[in-house]
Amino acid sequence: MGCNCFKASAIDDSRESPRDRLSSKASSDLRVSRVASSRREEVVRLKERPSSRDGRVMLIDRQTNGSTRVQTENFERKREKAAEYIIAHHPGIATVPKAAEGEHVAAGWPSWLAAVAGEAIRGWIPRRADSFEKLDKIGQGTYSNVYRARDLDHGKIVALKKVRFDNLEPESVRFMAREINILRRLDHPNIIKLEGLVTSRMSCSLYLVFEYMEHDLAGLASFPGLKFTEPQVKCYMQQLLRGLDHCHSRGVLHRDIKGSNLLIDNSGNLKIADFGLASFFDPHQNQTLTSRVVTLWYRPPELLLGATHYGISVDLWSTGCILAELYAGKPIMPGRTEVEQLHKIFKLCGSPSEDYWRKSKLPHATIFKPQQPYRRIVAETFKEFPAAALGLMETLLSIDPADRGTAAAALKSEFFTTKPLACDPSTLPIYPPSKEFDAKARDEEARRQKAAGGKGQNPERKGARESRAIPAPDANAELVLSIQKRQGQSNSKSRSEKFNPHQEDVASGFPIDPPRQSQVLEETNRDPQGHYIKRASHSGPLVHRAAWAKAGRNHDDAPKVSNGADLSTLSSLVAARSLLTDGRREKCGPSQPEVSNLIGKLPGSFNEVSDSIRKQDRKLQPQGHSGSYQREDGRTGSKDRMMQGYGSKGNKIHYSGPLLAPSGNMDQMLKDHDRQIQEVVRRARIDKAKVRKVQADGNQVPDYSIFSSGRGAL
Ligand SMILES: Nc1ncnc2c1ncn2[C@@H]1O[C@H](COP(=O)(O)OP(=O)(O)OP(=O)(O)O)[C@@H](O)[C@H]1O
Repeated sequence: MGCNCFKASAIDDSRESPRDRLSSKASSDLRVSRVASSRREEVVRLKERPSSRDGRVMLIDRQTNGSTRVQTENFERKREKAAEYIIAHHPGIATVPKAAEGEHVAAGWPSWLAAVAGEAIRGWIPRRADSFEKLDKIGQGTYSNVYRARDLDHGKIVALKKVRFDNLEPESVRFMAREINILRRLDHPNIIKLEGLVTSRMSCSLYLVFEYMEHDLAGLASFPGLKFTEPQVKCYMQQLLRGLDHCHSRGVLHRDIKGSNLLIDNSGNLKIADFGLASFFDPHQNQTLTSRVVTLWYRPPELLLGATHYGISVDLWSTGCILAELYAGKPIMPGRTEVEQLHKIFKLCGSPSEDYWRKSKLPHATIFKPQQPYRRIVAETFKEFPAAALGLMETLLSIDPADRGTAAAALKSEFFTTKPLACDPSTLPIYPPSKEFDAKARDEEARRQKAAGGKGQNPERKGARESRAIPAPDANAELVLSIQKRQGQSNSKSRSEKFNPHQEDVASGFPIDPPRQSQVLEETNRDPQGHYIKRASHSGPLVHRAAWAKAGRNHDDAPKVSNGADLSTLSSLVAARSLLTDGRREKCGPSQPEVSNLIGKLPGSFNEVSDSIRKQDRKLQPQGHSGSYQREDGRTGSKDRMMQGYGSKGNKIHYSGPLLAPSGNMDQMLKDHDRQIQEVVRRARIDKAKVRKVQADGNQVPDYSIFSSGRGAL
């Protein structure tokens, strides 16, 4: 049975000029082989509607066994012709010039993709799922799962990024298409290469095929005992800046530069990855962009202050944070909320000058302008760093974006011209598996062991990289939670979810790979004691692309989620929310309902949800949940309660109230903020201890559900 996305779609009748064709050929690198061959019988019938006056085509997709096979000659002929063309013109490279949606469909693309992402797939032919063997899960992003797989056609290991869509909504497909478009525009040794796309018609999914990279910089940097030498730091920084320079010269802003997005292979090559938040930009146009991008710790002050006109300088700030982090051995500004992040920035880099406040006219300036200016203390704080490194840091971490220079200028700075020079990537050591993902998995395991027998504690973990113990929630937790709520899944579930290859593979058409000896060996080779230090997860983009789609957009690339006054409402609860995420529950003590219940009891502003947030929440509520929500026990609660700050499906708690009322006094705000969080945790601990005691006494466990008897349930 085909999925319901294969219905009908309008033909895109834009035609590709010979020039476009040439350029798409040049930029395309999709390898295709055996395009027309298939090991699994996947039959597609393409037929014109009898009365297709509107020029629509209907695609019926079926997976059949031999007896029900229906081969559409027309389709196969087209497909083969396309393959012949590619092979004749670009041996080994799939560059089929097809602009019309109908042709895309004929080339093997599903219609939902061809309908809205014609540009992204132009000139390419999809790879077949059965030409890959999925091996294991190697990463998880906000809207994707990443797998290591064997490319059976080319006999090499690749990374497959499975993009999650929200019911194939055109808007979320378009965002994914933007990522593909951007990746196709880039061609540089320090940028991850998109090698092709795999569609899986039955599950309506899409996989992006990338060259496989063994490590990421975040994982390596958190490897216990591993300290980069100066030539090594320079080598990584040089590669990062070269890749960035290429992006910027091609009109691309990455907007999520951070360690876990800098992938490193066993030859020491660093490649910038994850262009999910990237955007095209034109420095000559006054383009409006969203300020809700870049992972919190690496986000520049102007974005925290709500800037919607910016350029390459946002990536340079993040680069400055990474440079400092490589020398310091830990993230230099690990804020838990936007407010706290801004405060950390001001404390280290100084607050903006009067002149900057005046000329920048930043939306949140009135809220966050400190009463007393902060002095810049970068040089004092990092006085141990080599002078040339400090010099470059000072430039990249300039408060005024105009002072940050360019990637090209940074590459010419003293940092790279003074000795010791950057080493050659090939001389870098080969590290054991050390992705941020590996570190998290190991940490989970250690925690499980600890919970099981109290023996999982790794003594090395304690001392290592203190900063990693700080709860650092995803900056986009708010919207991700809302989306997940809509999807009926919880953040905690998706984080701790065990990869079930069978479930996914059956649906996707990938051959199922039985547990292999090599996998077992690999696991054994990794540190069995969980020595990788948890790097507090902070890898999500600020706004889930689907949230942008759902919330509607008010910038060219932005969701209509908040107005200027909503800064704190959207951001500040992330610290409290960190208590709610599964991965940190152990550390923080209380369970989700417990904390939520306590949050509900906090006074004043904590529970005062701004009107705009209420509106946003209403927008983001799942259909059928607008007036009531489902209790864990199946009964319904009232909408009002939800609007007071709780959104729930089952026991999934979603809180969307502001932690702080915006005020002019940032220090006071931060104090209140910390005090409230500490209070929540303290009380939750006490209550948890009470529960344990009751359990130990063999009595019934009190009902801690927020639904039990109103807010004062405790
Ligand atoms: N080419 C690759 N080779 C190896 N691992 C990869 C590759 N691409 C991605 N990964 C792993 O998968 C993780 C998630 O990938 P990616 O960052 O592209 O997804 P995402 O959904 O955009 O994530 P995020 O929420 O961090 O933005 C990465 O952090 C990385 O560890």
